[in-house]
Amino acid sequence: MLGGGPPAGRVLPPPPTRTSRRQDIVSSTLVVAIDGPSGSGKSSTSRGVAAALGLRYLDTGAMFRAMTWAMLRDRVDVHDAGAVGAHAATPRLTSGTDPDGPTITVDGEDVSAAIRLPDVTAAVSPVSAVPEVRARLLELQREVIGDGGIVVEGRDIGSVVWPQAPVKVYLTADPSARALRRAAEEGGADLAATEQSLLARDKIDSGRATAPLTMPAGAHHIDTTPYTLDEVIGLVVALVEAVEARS
Ligand SMILES: Nc1ncnc2c1ncn2[C@@H]1O[C@H](COP(=O)(O)OP(=O)(O)OP(=O)(O)O)[C@@H](O)[C@H]1O
Ligand SMILES: Nc1ccn([C@H]2C[C@H](O)[C@@H](COP(=O)(O)O)O2)c(=O)n1
Repeated sequence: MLGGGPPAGRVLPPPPTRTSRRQDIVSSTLVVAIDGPSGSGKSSTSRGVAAALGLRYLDTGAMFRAMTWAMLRDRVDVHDAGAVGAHAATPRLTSGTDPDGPTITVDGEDVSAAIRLPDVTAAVSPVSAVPEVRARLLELQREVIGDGGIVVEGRDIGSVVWPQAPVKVYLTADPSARALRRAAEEGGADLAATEQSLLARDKIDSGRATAPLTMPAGAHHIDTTPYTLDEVIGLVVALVEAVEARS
């Protein structure tokens, strides 16, 4: 359900703090693109990398979730692509880019918690497949990224949104590891059901006609299954440092 009472969905964990900040070594115009399937660790890794390097952070998944939240609020049938497309220009979305406390509002209302509720998660993939939704959010995403100095995560950042990003990362993890991590985050959710839900979203996100989830050309693939979150953050920070040192 929308609004009303404390959220029952997942709450984003705080970013790791163990990696020291090294903003002096990256250029203020740098864009780091991080893509991958649901639950592969994009948000937590991106926030940790941005915090460590003194960069901004943009969660494009939160934008698609906020658009979906607005569709549900306005009683739009999320399985009617025509209706969703006709409504895509209506909600006013604003993303805050502080990795220590990212925010998102719809028409001035803070929806950071509401967009993680199960009803939004269940509806977000069909809404994300609608071309008008993607076109609207692409424009907003490019506005935010334009100034640089940012880590951006999603499904099509390195392939469509910002293919010129000097650092592109594609994160994956075994479905069972992703389900374990997500179930732990949600306080012991059913493992099999969690894995099914992740795989169902992967299928829609990879199979849609517009900007499907894919490993972008030139991306560095990191299978995070055997690594801790701090280790993955360290790997990406090292990659950024290596690329910056060459430029
Ligand atoms: N390398 C890792 N080792 C262990 N746990 C991890 C690792 N990376 C991320 N996690 C945990 O896995 C869960 C999912 O991570 P996260 O939300 O960052 O994934 P995501 O790819 O952004 O997911 P979604 O696409 O669904 O938003 C979180 O609880 C996070 O703390
Ligand atoms: N660049 C993006 C980001 C997200 N989406 C869609 C597909 C996801 O299922 C959904 C929610 O994203 P999450 O919060 O799980 O990262 O949003 C997309 O199509 N393109």
